Amino acid sequence: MDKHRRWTYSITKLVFWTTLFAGTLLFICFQNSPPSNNAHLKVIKRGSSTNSRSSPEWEKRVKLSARSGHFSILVTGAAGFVGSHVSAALKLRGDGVVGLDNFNSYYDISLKRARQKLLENNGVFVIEGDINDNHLLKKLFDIVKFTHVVHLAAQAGVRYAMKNPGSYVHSNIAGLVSLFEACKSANPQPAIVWASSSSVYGLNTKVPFSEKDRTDQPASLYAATKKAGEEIAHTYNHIYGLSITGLRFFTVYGPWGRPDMAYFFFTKDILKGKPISLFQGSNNRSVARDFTYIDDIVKGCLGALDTAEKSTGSGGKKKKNAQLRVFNLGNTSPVPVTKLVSILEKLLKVKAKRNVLPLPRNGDVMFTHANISYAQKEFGYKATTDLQMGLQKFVNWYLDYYSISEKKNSW
Ligand SMILES: O=C(O)[C@H]1O[C@H](OP(=O)(O)OP(=O)(O)OC[C@H]2O[C@@H](n3ccc(=O)[nH]c3=O)[C@H](O)[C@@H]2O)[C@H](O)[C@@H](O)[C@@H]1O
Repeated sequence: MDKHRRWTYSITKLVFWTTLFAGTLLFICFQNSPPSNNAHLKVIKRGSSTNSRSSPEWEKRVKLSARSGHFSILVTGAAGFVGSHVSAALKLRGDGVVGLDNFNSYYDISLKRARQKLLENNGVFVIEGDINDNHLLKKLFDIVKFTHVVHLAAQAGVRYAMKNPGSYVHSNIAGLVSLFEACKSANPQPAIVWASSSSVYGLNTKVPFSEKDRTDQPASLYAATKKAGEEIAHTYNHIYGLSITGLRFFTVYGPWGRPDMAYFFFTKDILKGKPISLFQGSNNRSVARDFTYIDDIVKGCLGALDTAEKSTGSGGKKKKNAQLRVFNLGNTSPVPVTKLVSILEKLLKVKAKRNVLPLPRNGDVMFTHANISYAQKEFGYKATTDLQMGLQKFVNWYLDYYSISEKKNSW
């Protein structure tokens, strides 16, 4: 080989190996990074030194937030409606709490940020991250020996499932499996309490709904993913000895609530003088919900957590049978949606522009009604806030939050 050809050969070799090396690096990076987009939902990322997961300050914040004399709890969906209330209640009673939330754009992110700020003012660190990010979950379980996980991160909403089915699979199925995988490998394995839904009762007509009733006729993809979650929970309990408690929440409402829910956007639209759509069934039958106030749901979550037994596995192997439970958490007194609107009209002192429409075939069910005797027996659960009182508290919060620029830092 002459000098020139030898030189060209060396350059070609160098380019080849550099490209291969860079390609491999890129591939590894892509494999390890969490999805940047949650099936069409934007996940906004913010960079800050305390949020950089490799920094010692970040680890310190995680450990500090988890520190407690009692339980150390990971709360997923901590910047969400139920998640923020549960995190605050746990911290207030002295548990160590670390929050996790992906801050996706399903509804107003600024409301999630405001909840995060309140939590952080109360000593709860809310990490920005996705439950599908298994590296992050592993890291968290390496840093903290969590005794419990309260898993509330989910894609919620019944009707949105027809618009964005992928986001339900991403969060409620893939995300749940990713979380269970991390829990089963953790040492010690935490006990898990997670949010299922009243929607699993689907088209059932026998009321009130009992945990013993069939749940094999879901009316929405949302309901189907929650039902799937209950079956997946069975598997992880059976194979790995994870202690798992599923909570079927019944239409939770209250201060710091979800803007996609009817009571919330009815309030907004009534105040703006905009018409609201009121669904009704055939023969003018009104649609009814067992609306449950947030504080009652928080009590139920804490009751379930305090009665959860330890998981039994270690090193990914089950030692003996572990606890597997499902509870209804409802108010046990269904109210027609028309009545909810009348209460709101009185509280807001504005007449609603009612637009009555047939119940669309998009996943909604006619009514829900919880039998809560099992939760009552196991941890003394009893809802104590009726819809009138609960909506009063919601409206007070709503007017305060949206009309006063200097927001109050209280729950
Ligand atoms: O209990 C549950 O499992 C579910 O409760 C709610 O679902 P839903 O009861 O459908 O709550 P909303 O979307 O707030 O609807 C409440 C009622 O208002 C009715 N509605 C809703 C929207 C509307 O424009 N008009 C109307 O009459 C619905 O048909 C329903 O009866 C939550 O959105 C779900 O995430 C949760 O899992």
